[in-house]
Amino acid sequence: MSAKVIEGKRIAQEIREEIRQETERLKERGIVPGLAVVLVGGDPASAVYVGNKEKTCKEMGFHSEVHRLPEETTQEQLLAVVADLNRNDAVHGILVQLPLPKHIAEKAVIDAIAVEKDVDGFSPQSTGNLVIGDESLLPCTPAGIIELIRRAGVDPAGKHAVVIGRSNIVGKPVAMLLLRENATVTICHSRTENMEAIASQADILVVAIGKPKAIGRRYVKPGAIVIDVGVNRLESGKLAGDVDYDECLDVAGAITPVPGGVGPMTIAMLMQNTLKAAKRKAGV
Ligand SMILES: Nc1nc2c(c(=O)[nH]1)N[C@@H](CN(C=O)c1ccc(C(=O)N[C@@H](CCC(=O)O)C(=O)O)cc1)CN2
Ligand SMILES: [Mg+2]
Repeated sequence: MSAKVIEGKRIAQEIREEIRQETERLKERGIVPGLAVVLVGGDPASAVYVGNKEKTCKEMGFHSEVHRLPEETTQEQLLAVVADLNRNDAVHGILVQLPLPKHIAEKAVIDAIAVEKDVDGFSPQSTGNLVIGDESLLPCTPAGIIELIRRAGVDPAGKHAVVIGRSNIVGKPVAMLLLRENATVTICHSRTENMEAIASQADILVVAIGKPKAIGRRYVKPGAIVIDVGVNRLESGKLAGDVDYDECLDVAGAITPVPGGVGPMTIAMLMQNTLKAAKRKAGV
């Protein structure tokens, strides 16, 4: 039996349409959600992602600002831009595109974003809130993963979820969110022994390691839901996930493709966070 393909691209489109409609209603009450994106330097991939965010904001009917700063911007100059945006009432969400140039400490910049405007959910305060279950804006990729699991008709409660990868922006937060959803969570990483034996017990397998096609069928329990967070560019120019999709397709119960799986959910969740921040500020 072939797995059900979880169509992230279509689901993200549905969510964006819901956000667009809600924004139309909010605007009748004078509330216009606003997102500011800050891009430092000329990384071509980052420029594409920022352009996509700008375009999506416009489609949503949001106020959108993009601050494109030169590569040689100092940390102090960038912190001053963030401080201005923290004070700007038209801006409900602030996102600093990563990676930043090497001479700037990412941590200091992320920490400077006001928690109520931290639409990436990367700041220490947002992360702390996530761990203790307080209301905060959730990091976009992990939140998108939970949404995909739900929309695939799977309730994580009581299930064994195995997360492969322990990054601060995907592995750790998605493990926390799965725990919040009452899953039994195991985190595997580069030093895990017998990873295949552990992963193949998972009802929900989330893979975020950044290694193309590293996870084959022997890691997958028959019928499991497999969420592939990897986006790796192959020498051929094609994109591949961290999961060997073709090999796992007839073992998994449901699986996300790359591209068109988790990736498009990240931007949809960013729009949702911006809307949420605007509603909170307006007290609605
Ligand atoms: N401040 C942030 N910086 C970065 C983030 C982030 O969430 N916040 N994530 C990535 C880049 N990123 C968004 O910024 C992002 C990357 C990829 C996709 C996506 O939709 N991928 C597609 C494939 C795209 C392609 O064809 O190349 C997919 O998986 O279908 C969305 C967002 C790093 N920086
Ligand atoms: Mg994808």
